[in-house]
Amino acid sequence: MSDTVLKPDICVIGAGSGGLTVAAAAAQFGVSVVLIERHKMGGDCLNYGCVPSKALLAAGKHAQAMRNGASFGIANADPDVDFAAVMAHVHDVIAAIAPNDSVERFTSLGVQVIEEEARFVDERMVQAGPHKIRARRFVIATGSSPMVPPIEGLDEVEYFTNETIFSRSTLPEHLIIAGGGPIGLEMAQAHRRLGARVTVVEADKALGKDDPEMARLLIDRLKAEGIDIREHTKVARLEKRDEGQIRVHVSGAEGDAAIDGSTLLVATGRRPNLQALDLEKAGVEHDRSGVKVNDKLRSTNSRVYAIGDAAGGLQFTHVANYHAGLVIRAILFRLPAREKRHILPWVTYTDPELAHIGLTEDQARDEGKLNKVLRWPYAENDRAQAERKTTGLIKIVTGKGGRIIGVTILGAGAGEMMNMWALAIAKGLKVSDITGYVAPYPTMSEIGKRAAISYYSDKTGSPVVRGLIRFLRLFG
Ligand SMILES: Cc1cc2nc3c(=O)[nH]c(=O)nc-3n(C[C@H](O)[C@H](O)[C@H](O)COP(=O)(O)OP(=O)(O)OC[C@H]3O[C@@H](n4cnc5c(N)ncnc54)[C@H](O)[C@@H]3O)c2cc1C
Ligand SMILES: NC(=O)c1ccc[n+]([C@@H]2O[C@H](COP(=O)([O-])OP(=O)(O)OC[C@H]3O[C@@H](n4cnc5c(N)ncnc54)[C@H](O)[C@@H]3O)[C@@H](O)[C@H]2O)c1
Repeated sequence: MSDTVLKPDICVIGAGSGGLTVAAAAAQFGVSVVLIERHKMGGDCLNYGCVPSKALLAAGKHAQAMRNGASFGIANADPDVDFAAVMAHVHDVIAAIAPNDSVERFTSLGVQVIEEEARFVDERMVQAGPHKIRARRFVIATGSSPMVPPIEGLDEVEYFTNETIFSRSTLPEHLIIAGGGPIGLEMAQAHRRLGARVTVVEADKALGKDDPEMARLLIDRLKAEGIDIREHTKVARLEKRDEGQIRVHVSGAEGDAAIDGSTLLVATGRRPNLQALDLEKAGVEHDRSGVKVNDKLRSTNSRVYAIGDAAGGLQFTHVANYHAGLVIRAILFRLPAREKRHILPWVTYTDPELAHIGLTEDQARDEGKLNKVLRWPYAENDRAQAERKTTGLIKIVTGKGGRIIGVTILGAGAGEMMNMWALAIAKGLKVSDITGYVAPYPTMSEIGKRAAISYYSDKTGSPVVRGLIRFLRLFG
């Protein structure tokens, strides 16, 4: 096939969460878009990330509920897990969502989809297979891949990453996970609840990006479920054993040890997918974390934007989608659109869930912004009692005048609950805004309102307030 030169308004590289959102929005406004994808439409989130991991966690949660029926008067049962059927469920969920992200759907929206690998030829041109694309603006949305550290012996053993773990059809007998971040811990709990023995080896602190107090409570819960979590312990060497067994030599806080397992999952972080892009030819600077962008997500080449995991910031689907919205505003409407990092929440979907937004207590103290920290436990919530989901608490960090500057929730439905707090922080609300709305009873979200009310607890004993009430009583 001979080279063709396409001249769309926007060329999007990568059809994952971020790229698809840019392409769909631009096409809906009637702007010409070329979307280039080298592998699977839907990217990491649909195929190897959010969707399969949440589907696997859901299966594990179901199994766990069967084990713990007695507190509701329903006999505990040992679930009979058919792991191949569990994985069929996972792939069925992916297949149910896939049409939304498909070539057919995007073509019908008016997007020209090219299924090739893209690379820059110069500052204004991208090559994808036989196509040359000269666009007014380019959006790099190429995502990230597992960062596999150079561990001695790694090339001699079979290991899995998030890109391969969901292709298994047999339950690992003993899953050893390198890395105690969100991927490591979500996969640890899902596999543990489905019947595997699980060990997590974490070089530093598990869930090191979260509020330490809340992360600790979650880690203790996961340990109580039988997951062996070894923090401050590094995977030093890997050794192949007989009959598909692996020996993982670790060194750390408790000295050197060898752990024998059947399956190894490497979940030690991510690296941006930039290698194939020939960014030097486009004058797009980058480093190990991603494309260097300003707060408008523009790279060192003003025609080129970068979004999502490739842009080197927080790596979440909703962040990629948020970035997509910002670049659409900038490219189509030339509106000032700056990334506001403080409004970006994240959730680890273990059970209980751990959700966070804004500043942690320590960060607020270090930045001299800390006023009061408000807490309310799930155990004090009627719905949580009824559901027997009493583990956890909300922690609200307030600044000057009671402004909400950070929220962490550990507990059932923390991710859903976080929606309201993400709105509160995006809109700069104060605790008085939270005390002023009516929450339906009985809902777990009431814990947030109760925590907000506690902001005023010292006021109820105040002589001034009590004097005012006595004075007002004089008027009948
Ligand atoms: C196991 C796991 C669980 C996760 N769970 C969650 C979760 O619950 N919630 C959440 O918010 N986030 C979660 N994430 C993170 C989320 O998946 C990512 O942040 C999100 O997918 C990033 O979107 P993106 O558009 O930047 O990149 P991607 O979705 O990775 O898409 C990038 C696309 O670009 C393509 N590409 C790369 N290079 C080229 C090239 N040169 N030419 C053409 N195409 C190219 C790739 O093939 C890919 O399809 C999870 C991640 C993992 C790994
Ligand atoms: N629920 C969610 O939203 C969700 C779920 C999964 C992943 N994600 C996204 O994907 C990103 C990547 O997740 P992740 O868990 O791979 O990365 P991560 O960077 O959050 O955690 C990796 C962990 O591995 C540890 N580590 C590194 N090298 C090690 C070694 N040699 N031995 C032992 N431990 C080692 C690190 O100290 C770190 O704690 C997350 O930051 C998040 O943005 C989101």
